[in-house]
Amino acid sequence: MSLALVTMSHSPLLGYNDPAPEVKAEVDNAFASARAFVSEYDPTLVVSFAPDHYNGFFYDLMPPFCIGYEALGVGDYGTAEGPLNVPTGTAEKLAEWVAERDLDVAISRKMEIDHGAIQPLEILFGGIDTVPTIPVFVNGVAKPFTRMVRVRRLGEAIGSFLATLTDERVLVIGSGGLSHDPPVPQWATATEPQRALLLNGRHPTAAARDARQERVIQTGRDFAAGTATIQDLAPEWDRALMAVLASGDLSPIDAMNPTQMAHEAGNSAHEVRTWVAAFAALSAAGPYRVGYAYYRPIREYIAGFGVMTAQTAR
Ligand SMILES: O=C(O)CCc1cccc(O)c1O
Ligand SMILES: [Fe+2]
Repeated sequence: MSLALVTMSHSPLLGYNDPAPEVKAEVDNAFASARAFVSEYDPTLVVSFAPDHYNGFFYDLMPPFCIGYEALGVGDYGTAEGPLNVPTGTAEKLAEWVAERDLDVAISRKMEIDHGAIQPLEILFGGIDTVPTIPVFVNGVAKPFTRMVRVRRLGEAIGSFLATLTDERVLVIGSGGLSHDPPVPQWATATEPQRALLLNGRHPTAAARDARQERVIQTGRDFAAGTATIQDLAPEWDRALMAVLASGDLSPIDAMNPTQMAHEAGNSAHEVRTWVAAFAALSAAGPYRVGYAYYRPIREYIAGFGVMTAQTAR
């Protein structure tokens, strides 16, 4: 059984804050390369590991991981709104398989998902319901964070299930990262209105959504101009992580420490958990080989921006 993988940074600022034309062309080329890889592989099932940015998951009930049995895009930053095409029966079997492997995972029969999960689907498939997709939420912004070994084990358990689906061509996606520290409020330092949003900010008014998004867009502009106060990107950290993921030996991931990750690469660097889960899933089907890799720190997007493709080695 073979699996394929695409991991990619996302940024809500794509299309809002464009970098210099040659950088934009590079990113477009990276997306085109990932798209070509996916279209050649022609997946029949996608498992998408993605974080959320307080659009679908809130502090009224914040799981570290959640498998979606049904899902809806919320439509933030102009991304698609409405239902995904989730194969519910397969998602249920996946959650049972994971539970039997001694891992604790939440499930949702109505998962609401934001640009973190939607953007790769739109970039790779041109829509959110073209290929059956099981969304797996991996918390990448809300403390507390599990140890990284749990992320690896979850990915491996999911991959071992996917490897049993011999009639499917499964693509795993990891969305987010790499190093970045966007202005997502932290509970400890949030104002009262921010805390209300973090606690239960579902279905904001259009005006509230616009105000929040405008703040992120403006921070991206300031960051590119050198006047933002957010933590800088960490290209060495990003490249080192990509090298570990490409090596096929994920064991060094277990030693990554959540506090240190945020300190070195920014609070939202925890989104790399989606990459780790995706690579761990791929590894469960046997040795793999990375085909394509792109990286550049892009301040306009507030992201150490990476794209990788990989596939079970033959
Ligand atoms: O809070 C938000 O609305 C999005 C923040 C954000 C900005 C740039 C890259 C990201 O990955 C990200 O999560
Ligand atoms: Fe993000």
